[in-house]
Amino acid sequence: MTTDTTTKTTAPTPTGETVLDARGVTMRFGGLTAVRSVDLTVNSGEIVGLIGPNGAGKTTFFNCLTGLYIPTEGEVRYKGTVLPPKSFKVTAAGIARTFQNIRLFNNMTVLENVLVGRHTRTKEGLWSALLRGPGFHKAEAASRERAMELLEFIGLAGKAEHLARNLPYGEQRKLEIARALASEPGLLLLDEPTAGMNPQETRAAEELIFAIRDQGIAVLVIEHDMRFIMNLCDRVAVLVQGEKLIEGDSATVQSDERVIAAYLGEPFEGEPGEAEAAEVAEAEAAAEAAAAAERGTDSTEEPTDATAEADDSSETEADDSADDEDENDTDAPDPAQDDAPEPTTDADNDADKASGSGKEND
Ligand SMILES: Nc1ncnc2c1ncn2[C@@H]1O[C@H](COP(=O)(O)OP(=O)(O)OP(=O)(O)O)[C@@H](O)[C@H]1O
Repeated sequence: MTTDTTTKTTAPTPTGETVLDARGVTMRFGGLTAVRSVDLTVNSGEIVGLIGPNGAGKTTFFNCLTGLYIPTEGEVRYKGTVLPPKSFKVTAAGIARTFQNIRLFNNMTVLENVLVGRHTRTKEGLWSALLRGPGFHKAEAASRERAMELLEFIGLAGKAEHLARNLPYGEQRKLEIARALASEPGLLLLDEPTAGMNPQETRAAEELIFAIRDQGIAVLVIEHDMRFIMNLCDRVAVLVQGEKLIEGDSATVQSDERVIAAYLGEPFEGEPGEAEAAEVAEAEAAAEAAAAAERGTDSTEEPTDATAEADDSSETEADDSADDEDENDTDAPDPAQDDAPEPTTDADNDADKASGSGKEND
């Protein structure tokens, strides 16, 4: 894992207040512990990375921070106050996020998408909006002005009136960030912000995140692109099988053998879940020994011709059934369809996951 650190801009020393303080966050789905007792802090002025292999629990942890899931155990504080387990209240408190799969309003304009993000900061109520009184017009003008500022900031002001669905992929991702910023957060959570981007777009995303940090917004980012994360982050935490394996600066994390092993899929001493794996291995060995004992003397006998024939015929059957499977495969849906790119909006795993047992009860 080598990274290019030459392009890193000078980050302000992260000596600020603790913005996010997650303690002992655990999330269970039935028998599966997706996140186990994770502690993580993010300070103002910091960009913190959250990495880990697929299924490590990163998005689940994000969902626990943003009120989409209610953690089975643990506590999440934002600027010292325990967060309510409701997404919109978390946003109102000052945490904004983007999603792994883009969630934009396709048929709304770029500007309207950002305006939607401002609703937690708009004080005008329903009656004011319906009657369209002076208070409403003033608030609306202020919101539009701020939304345009944000579009200027991310470089999309010239496309304010374009439909979101007509933007190229990289710009849709930027627009999601602008919409998140519209809620004026103190902490921005980015879930795989460069997924599907080309190297130029990734580089631009990196610059944008530095600029966001420079505006005083703390950033917590999930990403699989190691070069991007190591170049960007002041601190990186690594999740493996739901547990935090290590946390430290880029150099420390990328040289840690356990991290390398986790990414390469090699077991290492003290690996989370190792005890469970050892238990399973032990049980398997015991079952095998018992089966061998049961076979006892039979195993010493030479196989008869009949058994040899039976073995042959079973092999033939197996071959036949394999052939059958092959035939069935022709009726199976085209696997290429499974690999088709996901729609850029709303078709999000998170929505599916949100229907799980940990979803907030609205
Ligand atoms: N709602 C849910 N119900 C049941 N299991 C879930 C739910 N959400 C997540 N999981 C499981 O929790 C584990 C962690 O998933 P999660 O999506 O958080 O991992 P991740 O680190 O974000 O993975 P990736 O990098 O692939 O996005 C996985 O085994 C996943 O199947």
